[in-house]
Amino acid sequence: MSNNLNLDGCDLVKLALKYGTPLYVFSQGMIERRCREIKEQFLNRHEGSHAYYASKAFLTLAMCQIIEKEGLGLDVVSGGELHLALKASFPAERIVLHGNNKLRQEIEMAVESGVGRIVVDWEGEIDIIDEVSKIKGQKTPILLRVTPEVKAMTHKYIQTGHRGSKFGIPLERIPYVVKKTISLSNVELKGFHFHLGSQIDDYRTYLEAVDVITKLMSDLREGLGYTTEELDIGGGFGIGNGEGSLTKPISYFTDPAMERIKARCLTFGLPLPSVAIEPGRWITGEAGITLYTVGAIKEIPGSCTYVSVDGGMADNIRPALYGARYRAEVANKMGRDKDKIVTVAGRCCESGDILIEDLPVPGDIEPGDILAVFNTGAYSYSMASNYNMLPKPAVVFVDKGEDILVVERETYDDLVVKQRGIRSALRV
Ligand SMILES: Cc1ncc(COP(=O)(O)O)c(C=O)c1O
Ligand SMILES: N[C@@H](CCCC[NH3+])C(=O)O
Repeated sequence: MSNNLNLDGCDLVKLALKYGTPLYVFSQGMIERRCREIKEQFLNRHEGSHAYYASKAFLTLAMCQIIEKEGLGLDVVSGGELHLALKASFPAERIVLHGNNKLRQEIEMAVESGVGRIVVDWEGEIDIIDEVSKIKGQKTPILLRVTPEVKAMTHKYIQTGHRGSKFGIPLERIPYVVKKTISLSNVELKGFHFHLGSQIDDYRTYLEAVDVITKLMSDLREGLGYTTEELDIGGGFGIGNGEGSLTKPISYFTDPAMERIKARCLTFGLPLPSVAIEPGRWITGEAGITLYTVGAIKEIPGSCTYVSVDGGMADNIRPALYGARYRAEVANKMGRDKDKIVTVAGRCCESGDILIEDLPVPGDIEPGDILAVFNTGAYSYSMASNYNMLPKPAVVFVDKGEDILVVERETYDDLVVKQRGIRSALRV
């Protein structure tokens, strides 16, 4: 039995050898367990509730198949995500389309394929949906995304529900928009949506927004006789960092939110809407590990020791973009004393391409070692780029000792295949 780091019965060092590095490895079992927890703790306990996996966190054909099999819906935010979901034969009626600036072509695609809901982000979008639906001879169910003016305690770049956010319809405009929407024949206003931001770790943030939205629902019922059937409270449920903070169960967020929705509806004399959630990171974040091979090691007296790996900001932009912190282990040197502190550097031509600062590692770390970075399952692969013409890594799922390649590693040729030279003699 080797001492190497293991995930779901698979030796990660062997996987690195088999598929090369950088490599994204996902525990299929953990993704499924998260989906089941949502079913048991939320869907089964609240009649009419829905859960849409926010596919922007991590989307592949295989991921769609898991979400489909587990009975959840899918939140997509672009024509590309919708196209991929449909390619995976994901049932369109279980898809919700988001986007703060949806293209007409994307709205056409959504209406044509019969997505379950379109979440409207600005007033003009309603006319486009109405017009497109009329041409197709359909009535499209929509939700209005409201900006509830609640500031989530998270990184500035991933707050979305505060006043001044680029997302959603300003609160004070909602009564006008509702009045207009209910007069249209080819859209059906089902209710409202809010999304407060990402990596939120306090359930009380959701309660603040529930208070705002239920008051709005009450005002609309009194003022316009409009009754809200559906309320989507978005995603954003945070995960732990694997050290001090642990990931909270989904019920930590959803139980108080449901209680508050029920209490407020009772107070206002409103019928209880069916409630939806849109978790992304909470489902896949902890299921993913990125494997790298250690290369250059530089000890800089009076400064730090850089351990460079064969990936970096191109496969995980989050440390550079949000100052996100990660934990890592040398996968082939488990159980040894960690008597050296290093800075893990990426290989992109940017001084800011630092994956981890102050990481304790075994003193004999050396080129060729395999570094495993944890909790990279959300917003790493999906935000990956080809900066410096680095091919995107492969994605492997592991389950009960078996590994399966779900996305092939890009090749150098993939990087030039869409390009054309300006002279016909150019050999590409
Ligand atoms: C509308 C919407 N729903 C759901 C999510 C999922 O967020 P998270 O991955 O933090 O759960 C996002 C991303 O922030 C979003 O914009
Ligand atoms: N990309 C962000 C999350 C944004 C979610 C979409 N609004 C992250 O990596 O944390």
